[in-house]
Amino acid sequence: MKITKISTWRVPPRWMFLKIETDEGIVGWGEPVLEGKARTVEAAVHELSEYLIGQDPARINDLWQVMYRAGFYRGGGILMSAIAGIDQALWDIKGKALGVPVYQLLGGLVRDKVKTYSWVGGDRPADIIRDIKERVAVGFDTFKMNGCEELAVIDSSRAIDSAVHKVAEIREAFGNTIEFGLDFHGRVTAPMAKVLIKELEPYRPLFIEEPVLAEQAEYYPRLAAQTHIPIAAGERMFSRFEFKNVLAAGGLAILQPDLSHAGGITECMKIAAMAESYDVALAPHCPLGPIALASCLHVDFVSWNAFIQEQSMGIHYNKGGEVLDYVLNKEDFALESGHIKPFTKPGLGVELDEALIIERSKNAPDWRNPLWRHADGSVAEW
Ligand SMILES: O=C(O)C(=O)C[C@@H](O)[C@H](O)CO
Ligand SMILES: [Mg+2]
Repeated sequence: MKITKISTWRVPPRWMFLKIETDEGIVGWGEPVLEGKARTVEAAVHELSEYLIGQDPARINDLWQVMYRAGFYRGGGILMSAIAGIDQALWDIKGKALGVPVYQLLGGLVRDKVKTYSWVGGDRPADIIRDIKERVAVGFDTFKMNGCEELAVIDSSRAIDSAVHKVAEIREAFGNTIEFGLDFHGRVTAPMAKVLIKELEPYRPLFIEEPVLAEQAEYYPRLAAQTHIPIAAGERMFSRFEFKNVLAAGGLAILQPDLSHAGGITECMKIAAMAESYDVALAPHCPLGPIALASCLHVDFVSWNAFIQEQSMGIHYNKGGEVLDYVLNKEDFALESGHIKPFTKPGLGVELDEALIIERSKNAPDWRNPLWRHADGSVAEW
């Protein structure tokens, strides 16, 4: 079998789908994207395609190594997202060629269903209680929300109290009938993270995500030493070579690699295994579309230390497109009390409406995250 063509479509709300065609008629789909940089990743995909056209798609490991090593420069969000989407499509082809779901090729099921969580609250968490009640009504019991709005390098006790008050309201309303992760979203500096985490301790969030930016990963063990709350990170780390450093330094209880940013299934399987060797849980990051989610789920189905999966149904970013809009086999993504069961179809298990993808790509927005500024006019982390 030979790769004959690689096509990409940027589609609402902010995703990109990739299709690899072969001379035997089997096609594979992937979702290479770095939110807000879709065009840049698209250019990277087509540069990498020069290594792929005419090659045997079965040789996933060799093609991955060529894409990673052959161009001298490697790593980072753009290149690793491009590799990720191509890798997803190669696994899709292999599963289809062999007639089995990808998780069978990865050693088979380690669990019968995967638990997912639902985002609530939006960029500036409001109406959290209402949002949670709505999701509880459809079976979710685990949620994630932004832990705070923008914080100054050193901010006020009022800002801390505002963030903590929201969490106190959640516990007041729901007790421990629900769980929730707090995403600091890189908005919090190391000094403020210490204070905020201390004040949040009594409310026992399930985890605190990106308590500081990945650039300050040296604080993860220091923050972990001051709290009992599990610390999570990973969406802004892009290869096992980055994850090895944070695992060796300690502090992270949960790794959150993104299957569309961290080199795809091939790389994230290695990251999952590294995490397990440090007794660190896996919770793949996925605020994206259906192919990204399916890729996450295949890794979750075979990784013992995977404990929960992010999925973006109803997420505040999905303006103009929802996870299942482009999916024909919507029933395979059915959520039963927040859980998803193993796909049965070969490959990644996602049947896409190609005509709709092409149609919606014609007016694809160039999604950008907002540029936030502090009251003094300085740039704020979004
Ligand atoms: O889902 C998460 O945990 C996020 O932090 C969302 C963030 O990754 C945005 O997708 C960036 O545009
Ligand atoms: Mg996050």
